[in-house]
Amino acid sequence: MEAKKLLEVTNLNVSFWKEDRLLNAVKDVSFHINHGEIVAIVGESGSGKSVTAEALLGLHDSKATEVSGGIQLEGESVLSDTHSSLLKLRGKEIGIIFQDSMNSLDPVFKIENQFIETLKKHFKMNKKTAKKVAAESLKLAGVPDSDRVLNSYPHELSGGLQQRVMIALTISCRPKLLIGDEPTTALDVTIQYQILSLLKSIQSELNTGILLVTHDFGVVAEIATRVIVMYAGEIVESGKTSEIINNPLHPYTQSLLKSRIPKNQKRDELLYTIKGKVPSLTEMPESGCRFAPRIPWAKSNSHETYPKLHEVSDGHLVRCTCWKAFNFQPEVAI
Ligand SMILES: Nc1ncnc2c1ncn2[C@@H]1O[C@H](COP(=O)(O)OP(=O)(O)OP(=O)(O)O)[C@@H](O)[C@H]1O
Repeated sequence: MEAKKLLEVTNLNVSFWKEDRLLNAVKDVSFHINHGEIVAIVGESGSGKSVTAEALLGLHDSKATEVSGGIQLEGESVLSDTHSSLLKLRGKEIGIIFQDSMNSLDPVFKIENQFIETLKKHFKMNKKTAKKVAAESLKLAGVPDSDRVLNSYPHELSGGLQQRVMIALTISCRPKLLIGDEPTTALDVTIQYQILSLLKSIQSELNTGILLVTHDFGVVAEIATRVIVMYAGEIVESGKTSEIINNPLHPYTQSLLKSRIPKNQKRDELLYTIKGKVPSLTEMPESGCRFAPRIPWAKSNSHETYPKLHEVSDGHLVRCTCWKAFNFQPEVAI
């Protein structure tokens, strides 16, 4: 039986007005997330991950941005919603966790008040019930001594604890979809692992769908069931995490995986780096494979003029045909 789709994004395009030019940042992006599924979007800085995630929440300035395509949450269109209904959706149906929890929590209010305000706003909950929900959510987020934490200001808590509180605050509204935009990047490795375990337990206990935005394939391998690889505003490869990690086909995915620091890296071992950088929005080519300039040794006829996503096996999609002719060049290692 096919799992029920929680989120369905179809042909999403996001462009920004810069003076009199419309610059495209996200092109024709389509994907879905089922209830209780963890999907990761991975790519280098500037590949369009955050712009995609922000579009789901209507976070872009509508005067400076053109957004088109379809975004449906449980079959209901989000994109065509009015600004006020988007605001209601934000936080209640779709929660977001950012990298920098210190800035997300309000420094002048005790944690308890932040829960009360959030729950009052979305559910008109009274103080007593809100406090109960806050304590339950903190417990779910693995926060010990919830009474002390509720009575604290954010600066009185460690970075890892603040991130847990932020997650507890987000899940206190029981959103159906949780977006984590680099939720572990600012944390040290041990805490990173704990936060990823926490996201996994939220997904299994509350059946929350999770969209994880990350540049780190280690995070993807740890937690996601499916992965979407983005480059220069486009999806270049997607599929089950095990398939993408064990059988990456697009040269960009292969490069990303090869440039990871392996757990047992020897000190004098060479680490692969991808030469060049993601094109800026003003440099984005009109046609051709967007990754071609970074693999100049691959023959030009191995690329498609208008690269499409091809399904190479069940659920495994790869853009362009260049992967068929791609071989790593040893001289690009440093
Ligand atoms: N509000 C904006 N106005 C103009 N350009 C923008 C805006 N927001 C993002 N961009 C551009 O869109 C492109 C994609 O940015 P995005 O933030 O989605 O990248 P990312 O993959 O999330 O990388 P990072 O991890 O660095 O945030 C970049 O070229 C960025 O400069």
